[in-house]
Amino acid sequence: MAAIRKPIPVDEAINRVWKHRRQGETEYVSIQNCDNRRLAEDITAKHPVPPFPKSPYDGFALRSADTLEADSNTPVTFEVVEHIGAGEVPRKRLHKGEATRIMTGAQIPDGADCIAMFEICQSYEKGRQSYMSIKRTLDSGQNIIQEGSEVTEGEKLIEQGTLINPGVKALLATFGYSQVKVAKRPVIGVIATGTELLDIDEKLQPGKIRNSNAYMMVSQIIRAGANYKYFGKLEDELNASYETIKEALEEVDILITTGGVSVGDFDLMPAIYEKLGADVLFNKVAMRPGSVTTVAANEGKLLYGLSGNPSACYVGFELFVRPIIQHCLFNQNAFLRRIKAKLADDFPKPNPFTRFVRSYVTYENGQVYTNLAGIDKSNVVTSLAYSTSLMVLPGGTRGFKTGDEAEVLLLDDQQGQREFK
Ligand SMILES: Nc1nc2c(c(=O)[nH]1)N[C@H]1C(S)=C(S)[C@@H](COP(=O)(O)OP(=O)(O)OC[C@H]3O[C@@H](n4cnc5c(N)ncnc54)[C@H](O)[C@@H]3O)O[C@H]1N2
Ligand code: MOO
Ligand SMILES: [Mg+2]
Repeated sequence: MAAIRKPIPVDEAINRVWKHRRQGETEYVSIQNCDNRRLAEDITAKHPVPPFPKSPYDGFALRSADTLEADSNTPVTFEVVEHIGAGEVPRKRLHKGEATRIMTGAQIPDGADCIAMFEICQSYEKGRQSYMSIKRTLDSGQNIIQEGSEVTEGEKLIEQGTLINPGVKALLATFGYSQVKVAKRPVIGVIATGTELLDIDEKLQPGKIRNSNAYMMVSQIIRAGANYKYFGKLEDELNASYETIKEALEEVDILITTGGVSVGDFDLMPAIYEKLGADVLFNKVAMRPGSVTTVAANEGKLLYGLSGNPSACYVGFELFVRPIIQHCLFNQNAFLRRIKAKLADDFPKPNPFTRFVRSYVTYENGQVYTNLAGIDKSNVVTSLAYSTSLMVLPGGTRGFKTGDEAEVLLLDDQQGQREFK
């Protein structure tokens, strides 16, 4: 008889895996290729922004003191002494009664302390000289974007581990990062096990199914920000499987297998861990699906034995592999973001274990709802297509009803959070 496994709580299982986390290596990539990578260093302002005082409008730079006498009946006239566009540097310091015609983004001339937009000015020529007049007063500093008003030199702007999005890229470009120091993507090995597995381009045969988990996991790996290496599918044969897994471990940072972790006669993973001398962190978790999820540490590397059942494999990955990848990528919010939502459906079946229900969220009148993505069984693959979140239903003796509040883990979210809870 197979030894009875003792289930441990999910957070205890996560803690045990978390102890084996490692931060990854870094590399430089060109700014053109840094999208969706994570920063491997804090980004600080290399210079003030803006680096010089500038005009936010097309108009005239002048001295506010010279407008003191202006009102709707008494225009004040200025001699226009220079004309500058963005990118040009003013050469003339303004003296009493002088103005510079200036365009948006151009540097403010010395002596000027305000900008009057074209719309409130009258311009005219007399002989070869340009003049402008204004019928209102301006304050000192009005319409001037001061040097460093946005950011001062040395200010910390973006944290290490932040995902590079278009806005982050704009900042990197602002400070001249043509090469960006990013987290190197760890390589996650994938092996599918099971004599019943067909390749996806094979015709169905009696008793066999196509290997969907490997493709699903590769996609989860990519979503989590890592690279993958696929070692193919293995028949349930101990020695050959052992050899492949042992060799694969040499080539990756983390290895994931799917299938063969339960107590069946052809579930070979427990024997393989033993043969490897791996330290099994746990082999039973008080959760559904994925109760058979097994994680072992082998020579400093994590070796995940995820369930063969598609939904269990999927959930096992998101709970136990994804945060480890995120930490490796320097993300300080490595865990799935957890929000509160109301159930949009009944979930009458009670379960002694915490259930991670495949679901998606909707928003209605300011309320977040969590909806069932389909049949919620471990062996089901179809509901995964609509799963963008996991509804967390605590174990107990009762089911749940529409309108009940539940916590939800978001799978498409990039924000994350610091802890699992
Ligand atoms: N006597 C017991 N039987 C089972 C237990 C138990 O506690 N006692 N646990 C059940 C639970 S819970 C789960 S989950 C499964 C886990 O099974 P394994 O992880 O050992 O996986 P396999 O036996 O290899 O396969 C299970 C199921 O999944 C299909 N499969 C496997 N690989 C793939 C793949 N790459 N793509 C798609 N589908 C796959 C496989 O054909 C099986 O149908 O064990 C229960 N049994
Ligand atoms: O490991 Mo299983 O997924 O709880 O049915
Ligand atoms: Mg099995």
